[in-house]
Amino acid sequence: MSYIELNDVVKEYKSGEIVTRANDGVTFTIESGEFAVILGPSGAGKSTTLNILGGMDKATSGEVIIAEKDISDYSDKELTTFRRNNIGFVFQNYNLVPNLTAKENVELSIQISNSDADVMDVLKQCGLDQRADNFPAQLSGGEQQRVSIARAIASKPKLLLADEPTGALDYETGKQILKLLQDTSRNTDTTIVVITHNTTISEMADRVIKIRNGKVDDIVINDTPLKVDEIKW
Ligand SMILES: Nc1ncnc2c1ncn2[C@@H]1O[C@H](COP(=O)(O)OP(=O)(O)OP(=O)(O)O)[C@@H](O)[C@H]1O
Repeated sequence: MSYIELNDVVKEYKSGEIVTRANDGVTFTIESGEFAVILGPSGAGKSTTLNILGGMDKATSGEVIIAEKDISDYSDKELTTFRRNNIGFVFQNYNLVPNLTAKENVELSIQISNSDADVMDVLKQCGLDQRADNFPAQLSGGEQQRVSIARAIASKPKLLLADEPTGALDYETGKQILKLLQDTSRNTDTTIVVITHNTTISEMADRVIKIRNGKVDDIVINDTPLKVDEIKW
């Protein structure tokens, strides 16, 4: 059995009379330890899929199996526990706690997840050892995103989910962030799923899941994924 299995996942959002089918029968698998990319145009249903995968949103129907457990019928309380024990999130807009320093943001994550990670080790790994005592507002976008990745890594998640992690960053900074994510996937056994609309980024992935109109359009397995340094876009 694969680490992740989505089977015929449907997600409908209702507002008044209007129903939007954001996912219209999404089916794919991801193996443990893979670096996977979900690719597709704006509005295709990528964030919806990632949120369902991370237990942040519930599917209307279908199976969402992670580590042999079907989380699609979990209660809200069970989903909270599931997220805390398994998932690290990286958002496009960082979502750091503004009145905590970089170090404190990462420490908070360590405490909540009961992780045995060493905060300074993690900050160093993310190139932030000189920035430990800075507040988010004192950091560049790339540095804030690195804090957000440090925070996710520090909880030692089995699954790390990133929604357009380079969306708000310039080219070089975006590359550094992708390298950090790719290195994390190579050096730990964390499974990583990244959303992007940048087709070039998919060259660095083990698996590319293409989504269009709420459906899986294509799945490509890359036997020789490129290193970030080898990619230009
Ligand atoms: N909470 C919501 N309520 C109503 N409609 C929603 C909600 N969230 C998403 N949608 C709709 O579902 C569809 C898919 O949205 P989703 O955010 O998953 O796409 P996406 O591929 O991630 O797009 P983008 O790249 O622009 O972020 C869109 O038509 C969107 O308007």
